[in-house]
Amino acid sequence: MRKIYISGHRGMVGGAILRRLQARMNAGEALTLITRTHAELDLTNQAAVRDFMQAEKPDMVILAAAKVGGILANSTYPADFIYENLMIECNVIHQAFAAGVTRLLQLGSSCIYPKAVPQPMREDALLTGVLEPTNEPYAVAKIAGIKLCESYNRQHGTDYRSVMPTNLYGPGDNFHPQNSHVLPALIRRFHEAVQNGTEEVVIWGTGTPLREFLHVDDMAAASLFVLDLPKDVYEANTEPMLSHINVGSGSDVTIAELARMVAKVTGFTGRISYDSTKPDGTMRKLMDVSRLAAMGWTSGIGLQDGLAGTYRWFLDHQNDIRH
Ligand SMILES: NC(=O)C1=CN([C@@H]2O[C@H](COP(=O)(O)OP(=O)(O)OC[C@H]3O[C@@H](n4cnc5c(N)ncnc54)[C@H](OP(=O)(O)O)[C@@H]3O)[C@@H](O)[C@H]2O)C=CC1
Ligand SMILES: C[C@H]1O[C@H](OP(=O)(O)OP(=O)(O)OC[C@H]2O[C@@H](n3cnc4c(=O)[nH]c(N)nc43)[C@H](O)[C@@H]2O)[C@@H](O)[C@@H](O)C1=O
Repeated sequence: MRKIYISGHRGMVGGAILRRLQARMNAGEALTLITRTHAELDLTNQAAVRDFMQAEKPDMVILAAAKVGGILANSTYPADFIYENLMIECNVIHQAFAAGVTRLLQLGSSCIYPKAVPQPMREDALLTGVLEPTNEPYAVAKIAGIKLCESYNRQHGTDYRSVMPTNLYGPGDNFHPQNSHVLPALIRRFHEAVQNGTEEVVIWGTGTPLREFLHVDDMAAASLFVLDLPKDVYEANTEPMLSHINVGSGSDVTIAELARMVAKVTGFTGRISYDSTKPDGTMRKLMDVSRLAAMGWTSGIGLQDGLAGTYRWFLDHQNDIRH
């Protein structure tokens, strides 16, 4: 029976992966799932991670734990973003290797690519230029995660894989007004404007940047698709020093278009304005998803439906949303 450790299972992506694996178990698949909360196991603590991996000796590890946040959180806490993510990656990947874990999947991010890269962004654009300054420390840690996996594979023959998600959203997201990503931030801001009868909602930046959004249930499906690929298929579609796989929906919208969609879903009919003193960040980040498509996976949940479902989830979880 396969024993899988899912790190970050109380987060948005880890939670969606956990639900998907539990559904597979309910359908009869023999799996043992291991989880630890942040309070039970701090993944920045090398000795604690070593003891945990040695005690549990999982067959597979899914690295979905990370220090995560939107553009403002990344700019405000750069030290936390680079330190915690590097520590988590080093500890989990090295201690997984030391405990004999054969297969591991780590989640990176689309911000690994240079700021001025041709769009859509192909995997081979990695390390070809200067990074976006608002999230450079986080991006450097995520690039290190890819290179850790590749280096252990090359030196030790492990089967450690990386997926690079575009901007994600969905049930279990972080709705913090300042530290979250744009989509949950706008759901909360427009919802509260409707509740409070506020006439105007202010959007950060100019509204012109383009972002690609992928529903977290699609991300969970893509993650398990990549994790489950036979080793020869993964290796045939990647290269030892270019092994990461983009995951996205293949289309993007401007932040202004997104704001209008969120206004509609929440029933806001007032004025939308833009605060151009706030950063835009990268002007466009669209993933080239042909590598994953060639292996047989494409996304299925459109932004309109995904947004409506996420707003319903937000309404149903008013008392236990993270903020
Ligand atoms: N959300 C997005 O738009 C995107 C996410 N990603 C990547 O996907 C992955 C999952 O992100 P997402 O689910 O959105 O993030 P969340 O913030 O929702 O979840 C991250 C989880 O990691 C846990 N965690 C953080 N630090 C530690 C630690 N030191 N020890 C143990 N657990 C820890 C958190 O626990 P706690 O809350 O208790 O700290 C939380 O449960 C990350 O690698 C992220 O970089 C990539 C691109 C876009
Ligand atoms: C996934 C990705 O997420 C981060 O990068 P980002 O794509 O810039 O993410 P974001 O969701 O925070 O912003 C997207 C756009 O939206 C605009 N925007 C408007 N109004 C709000 C707003 O209210 N909140 C936020 N956060 N942004 C807003 C904002 O100004 C920007 O133009 C990385 O740091 C890194 O973590 C990473 O990998």
